[in-house]
Amino acid sequence: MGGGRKRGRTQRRHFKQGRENVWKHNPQRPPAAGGEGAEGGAAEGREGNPSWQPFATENPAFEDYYKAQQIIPEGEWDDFMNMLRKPLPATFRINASCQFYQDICSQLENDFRKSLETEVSDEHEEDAIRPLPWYPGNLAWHLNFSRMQLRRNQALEGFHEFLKRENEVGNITRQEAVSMVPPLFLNVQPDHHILDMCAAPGSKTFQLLEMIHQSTKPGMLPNALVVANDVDVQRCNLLIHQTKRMCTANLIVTNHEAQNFPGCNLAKFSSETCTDESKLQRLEFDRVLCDVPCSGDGTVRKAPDMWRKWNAGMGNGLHRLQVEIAMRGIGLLKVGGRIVYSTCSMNPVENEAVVAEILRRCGDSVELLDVSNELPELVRRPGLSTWKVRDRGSWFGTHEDVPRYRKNVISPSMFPSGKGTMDSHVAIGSVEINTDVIDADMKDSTNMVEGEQETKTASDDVNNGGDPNTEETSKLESNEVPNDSDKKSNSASIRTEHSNFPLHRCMRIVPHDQNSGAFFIAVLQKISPINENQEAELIKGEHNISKDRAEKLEKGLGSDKVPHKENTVQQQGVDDGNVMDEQQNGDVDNETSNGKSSEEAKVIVNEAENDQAGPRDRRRKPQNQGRWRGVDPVIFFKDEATIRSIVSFYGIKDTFPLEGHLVTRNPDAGHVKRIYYVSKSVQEVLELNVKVGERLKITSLGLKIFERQSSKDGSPCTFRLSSEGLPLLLPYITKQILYASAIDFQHLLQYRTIKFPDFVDAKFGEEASALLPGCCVVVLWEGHQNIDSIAMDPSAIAIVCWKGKTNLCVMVSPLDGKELLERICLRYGLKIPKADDVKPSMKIDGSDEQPDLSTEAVDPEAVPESKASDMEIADAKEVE
Ligand SMILES: C[S@@+](CC[C@H](N)C(=O)[O-])C[C@H]1O[C@@H](n2cnc3c(N)ncnc32)[C@H](O)[C@@H]1O
Repeated sequence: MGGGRKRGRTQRRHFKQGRENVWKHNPQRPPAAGGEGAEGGAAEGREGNPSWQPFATENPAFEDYYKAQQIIPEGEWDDFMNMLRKPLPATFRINASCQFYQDICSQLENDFRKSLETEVSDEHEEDAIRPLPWYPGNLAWHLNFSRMQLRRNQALEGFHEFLKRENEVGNITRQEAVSMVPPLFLNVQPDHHILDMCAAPGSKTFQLLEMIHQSTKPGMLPNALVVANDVDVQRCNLLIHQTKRMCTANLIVTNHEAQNFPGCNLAKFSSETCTDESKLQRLEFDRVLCDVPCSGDGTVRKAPDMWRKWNAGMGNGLHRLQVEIAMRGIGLLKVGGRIVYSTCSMNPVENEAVVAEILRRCGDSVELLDVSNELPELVRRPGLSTWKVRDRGSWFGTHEDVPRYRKNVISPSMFPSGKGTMDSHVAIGSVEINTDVIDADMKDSTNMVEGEQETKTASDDVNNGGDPNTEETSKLESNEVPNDSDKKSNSASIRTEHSNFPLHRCMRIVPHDQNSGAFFIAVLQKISPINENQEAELIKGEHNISKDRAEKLEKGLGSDKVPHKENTVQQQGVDDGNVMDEQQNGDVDNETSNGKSSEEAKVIVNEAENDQAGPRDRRRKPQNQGRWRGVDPVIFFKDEATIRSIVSFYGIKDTFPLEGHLVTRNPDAGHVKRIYYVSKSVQEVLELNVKVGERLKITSLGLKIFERQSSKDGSPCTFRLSSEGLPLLLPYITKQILYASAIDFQHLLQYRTIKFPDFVDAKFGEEASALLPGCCVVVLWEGHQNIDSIAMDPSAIAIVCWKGKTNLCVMVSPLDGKELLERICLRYGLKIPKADDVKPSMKIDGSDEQPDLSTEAVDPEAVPESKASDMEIADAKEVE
């Protein structure tokens, strides 16, 4: 029963951009002859529209680069390339915390698995759909159809509809198989604080939420917290849309540069600052997911445009940012905690080189874990220990060989030994993607390949096997010292280094091992605090803060506790206290001084409540609205009178904790429109955030639980229940609640408004008419022994309704209603009504008489926004 929203323009734009990446119209080229060829996805494009030309699934520079890097043994090269040219099979995951989890599992096993058998076209595959063997609990499924086949094949239409609908309501998530791997290696527990540093569009965030909610009983909240961050405001909105499908009060969405993610630390147990030591003093995490921005060439099966775009500079240009993000993640990680670094790139400069640099910077404080005994059924290959760097058409095996004028661009950390790292810090000061590198290589990728064919590659076994621990750092693989012209062209003749870090513990997932995309994953554990010298290094490198602070740390003067008042916003009624000056003050400066912040801060958040305020209201808003311009502040909702009226109207048991758990985004208490529920873990972070001067830029949080409802019916309560929050509140509601038979429940969903005498069960109609006017809950009792315990049953089905003068009206979005209708019909063996029979305002006797809307007087503003029902957002969400 996740919530839903109308798709915004932003989401449509993202979707269109996504589509751009699939097929392009090429008016210059005549339609290709023939039917479906071996080009897989490329050939599929011809089925529907012959004027749509497939991308050429080749790029000599790509092959040249990865052959030289020996990411795949020579004997497997053809298999590897052939697989890259095939379309990616679709995959999805069942949300084990959704109430229809069992129903969906059985539908897949007993219905679709058999009915789709005949549609399998791949001679190597027996099953039409099958669970991914490595995903725990058979929750993830692989289809032997590509996304294109799903869209085009008539026989698959029903199944495709099923996938779209279940994805939209949050019962399943369509996600690339390899993208599901990183969260599994986090070993998440229900009480963990987790940071997802680069989270949009949110498939892994959703997976993390599934993990923390999976074993939670109805009405209970896990103690966990997920902070999902992304620098891109528009992608943040996709993330918000995605996670709205989950009933969770444990999520905070933030909008920061991950490498500058603010620290929220109060002076450590200072009695002046905080008397209650049980309160959260420091925002740090048990788990960090660092799924960094990358060149993305592992997604080429899904995004064929990559063939055309790819160049070696893409990876080089991202390396530094990736290191900075990972280092910030380690800074925010608790001692003993795990961080997973991942990319969907195959490039060692973005993968092993980044991991090696982390290990180099952190010394004994961080360990690269051997996770070979975790998920044993997942086929993976060891990380590389040797690689080289390509820049402007030349190969370099060591930083020493890089021409002087390129030394600041091609940093030592890109090489296996990392030698010369100290020099690079001068250049690292501010983190930027070096477009110069990318541009240069764009030219290279088109100009240099033919003239510089590399005919020979070094031996295969160096990269993928061997025990790197036995190797010396910067051991040279070739004794030949090339002259300048050799160096430029021949990858085999250059000196290459070998890392002595155990990089074989990193995991490479390659497409031809299990018919997937490519992915890179490294699991690291923080063994001890990063020492002060390392921290100083880190700060110098990452945050560009004042030199004297870094020097102070280097000299071992410890943490600087001088508060930077100019960077903290004094909150009315909040004792800002003695805020520990962390590097985040530097971050805050960055955010506000680099010209980015004002743009960044223009967050258009779906939850933003200023939509309800007219010009007069806006003027009334207090000056101090929060730390971040354009983002509504998070305000604890403390209006006692309103809370009392809600509690009394719905008979909410006093075991349901409300105090400190209700927040709004509207500082004007008299005009609050939506109230959100937050878990204790979120509540604590919010309190801490206020104390440190609102360093977190929070774009979304919590679970919408109550919404303002004006009505002419004279309801004593001005707030109705939100469908999103109902599963959480249901076990605690004692008034305004009705229990319906399957047939009456079905009719309610089918006709949406039913007059009291028209219910099949007359007693139900009478009970409905006896309720107080206003919002109520209807629970399906069929299939349950004892009415009193239904609400505690995870499979209980309930909907929010409105009791008017003459009838009961459903307040569930049409899409949720349709989905629910089909689910109950399947569960209770009822006939699924045809689409034409599901008319929102038809009487059950079949006449088209409209319900008396004037008597209902439901505030149109309060009717739930309908969920998007077409394909656009479902596809957009599939983005890795
Ligand atoms: C590989 S995608 C993340 C995919 C996501 N983890 C998921 O599973 O849906 C990388 C994300 O990093 C974001 N990003 C790029 N630079 C960033 C930065 N400096 N800080 C935070 N996020 C960044 C991009 O906007 C993009 O959404």
